[in-house]
Amino acid sequence: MGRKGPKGPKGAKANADALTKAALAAMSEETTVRITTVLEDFRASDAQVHTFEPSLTNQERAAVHAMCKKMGMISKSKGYGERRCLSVYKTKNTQAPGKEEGPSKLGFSEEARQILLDLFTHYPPDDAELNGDAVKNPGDKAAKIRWKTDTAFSRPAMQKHDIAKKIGEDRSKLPIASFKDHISSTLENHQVVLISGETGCGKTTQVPQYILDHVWGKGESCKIICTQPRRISAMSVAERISVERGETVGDTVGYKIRLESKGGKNSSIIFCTNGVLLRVLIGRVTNSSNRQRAADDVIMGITHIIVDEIHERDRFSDFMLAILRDLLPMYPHLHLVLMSATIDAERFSQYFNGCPVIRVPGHTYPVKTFYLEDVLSILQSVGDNHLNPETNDLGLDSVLTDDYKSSMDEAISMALASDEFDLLIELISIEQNPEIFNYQHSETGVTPLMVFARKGQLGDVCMLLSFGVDCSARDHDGKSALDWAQQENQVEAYEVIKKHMDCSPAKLPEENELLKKYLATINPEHIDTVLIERLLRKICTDSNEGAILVFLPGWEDINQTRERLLASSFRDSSKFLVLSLHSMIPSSEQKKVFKRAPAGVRKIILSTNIAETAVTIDDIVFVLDSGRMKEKSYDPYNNVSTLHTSWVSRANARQREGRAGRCQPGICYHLYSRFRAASLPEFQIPEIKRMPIEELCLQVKLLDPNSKIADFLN
Ligand SMILES: Nc1ncnc2c1ncn2[C@@H]1O[C@H](COP(=O)(O)OP(=O)(O)OP(=O)(O)O)[C@@H](O)[C@H]1O
Repeated sequence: MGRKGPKGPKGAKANADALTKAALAAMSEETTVRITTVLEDFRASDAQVHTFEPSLTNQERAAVHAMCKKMGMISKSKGYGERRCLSVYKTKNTQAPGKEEGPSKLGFSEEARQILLDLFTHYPPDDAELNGDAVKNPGDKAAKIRWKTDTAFSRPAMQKHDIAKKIGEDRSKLPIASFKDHISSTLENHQVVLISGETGCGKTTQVPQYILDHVWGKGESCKIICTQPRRISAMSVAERISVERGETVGDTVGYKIRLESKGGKNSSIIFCTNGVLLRVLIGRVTNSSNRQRAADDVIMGITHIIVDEIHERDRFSDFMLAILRDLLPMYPHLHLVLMSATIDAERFSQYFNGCPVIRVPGHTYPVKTFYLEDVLSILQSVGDNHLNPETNDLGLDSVLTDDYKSSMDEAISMALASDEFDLLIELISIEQNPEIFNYQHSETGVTPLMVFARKGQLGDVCMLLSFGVDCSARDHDGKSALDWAQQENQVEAYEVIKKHMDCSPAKLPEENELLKKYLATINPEHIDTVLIERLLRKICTDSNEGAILVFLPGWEDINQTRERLLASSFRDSSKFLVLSLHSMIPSSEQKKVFKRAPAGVRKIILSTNIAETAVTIDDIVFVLDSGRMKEKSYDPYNNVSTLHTSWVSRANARQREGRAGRCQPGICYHLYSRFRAASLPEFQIPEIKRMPIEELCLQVKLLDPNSKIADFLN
């Protein structure tokens, strides 16, 4: 729990902790963020020492000492009075990896042990392999072992008339529908295609079906393997597509996840996790010729591989892309479709020899966002209904008519394309309504402020700032007005917006005051279950229906929040259904989150980031984003791998928001300040860059024993 408990600390360590907390609490959030950034940059650099400017206050000095301790670094102050300065050193193991002398100790992390365990459960070594004979003599004894062929990956035998019957009509009006033919024809002419689509455009549910319809349309059969980063999305998307096709999961569309599968040989589309397909591909590059042959047969049966959410850069998908790139020339019949959000599309395309990129605009219902300062003021105004448009401007009902929206779209496009600003200025000035001046272009998410910042229209930027425009808004590429000004080198516009944002972290002085007071009483890096409970209560009082999804970092926080809720009126099961969603719970339990609660019962889901991508829980209206997630990382200086709680990236925050607007308009409450939101990193660092180098090398050798590690990583 994030609140400071009334209980007094015990012992010297507790005293030091309390002092540290006091130092941190007394400091502004801006200063904490600034110091953390300086320390993180230093740790990532080659420099061995960083000296802070002597102007640090005592509290700031105390905070630097505390943060260094937490990050495994050493800090020392020297000198007196105004000349007293504070230096930070990396610890005894200060040399960066690669600069160490002598051989490093090679051990397995818990993660690597788990992967090996998994691997050997699926492909147990025989006696010959255990004795090392198989490696010496790959051709003889091992060749007699019959590797069980996984029929889930085999192509179904089907007749032309069966196929014709199955082809349905276009299923949806999703933005991707107009790209159906383009996707099919591009795939006809290229082995690899990248589809870069904004969230909700329909790529996950539609692309496999477009390919199926196209291939069946030619009277041919196919086997389409779609990978997902997580079990829950593999399972739920397979279910969803089956519903769309009026079938049961396991017929045309199936899934195969660890310890569970539906469908198999006769299914034309199989969803699986990245890990499951990776294991099949590993077989192709093993030392055992029989296993190689079995894997080869499996790959020969697959006509298409779709790798979804590649921008997440988890280790399995990165490894898989590396392997697939090498395999493709050997299997010319095999087509690869890469699917990603609009992040780094060019980079992925370059990796696959400049494969064509199809860009698809997104579709989500409008999602209203609140930040911590808004939440605090909503909670303070006990009597007001914060969802009622009549009491304030925070309601869901839009004053924007469809005509007004299309005029705004047109005005924004015109201003961007041909520097014609009159229409946009006119539309904004008719009514000084936040919904209008904060309007986001329906396809690109660009706001009027972004247009003026990008074009250097200083007067118009100032006008919008004086209206109280939301500077934190981001377009669908994740760029804010400030980013646009910087990118286009509009120095004055950049400085005006930056200054405005620095001076007004909250909308109103009262909100700013509330925020300061709140941050002085809690540790923003801890989950405040009291705040979550109060906000849930407020949502349930101010609205009659709509499921609520709460993003928390891990199992412990889920349990603590759950316990807190079940110790209050949320325990009443005739009114509330509190569910937990975590990767470790069985899939039968995970599936419960998709079921609608009985009428009059409010569903509240406490989840980790597994519900963040490729998952649609269709009755979610409210999302609470704690801003925190668990992240594996490796500290080369202390030589330890950790699973620690960190701040989410902006990309994560956008995905979380998006979960509220999948099937109806929604609201997302970010439980961190606007200032914090603006300081979040753009993306998470790819997982393979956060692994210990020994583990990375082992994984590479596991995947391809014959390859040179350096070549593979290049
Ligand atoms: N299980 C479901 N129930 C109801 N509607 C759904 C379901 N799954 C998908 N949809 C609808 O289809 C839309 C597209 O979903 P899809 O998963 O294909 O999008 P996407 O482009 O892959 O987005 P993302 O990358 O955010 O997952 C959703 O926004 C939602 O409106």
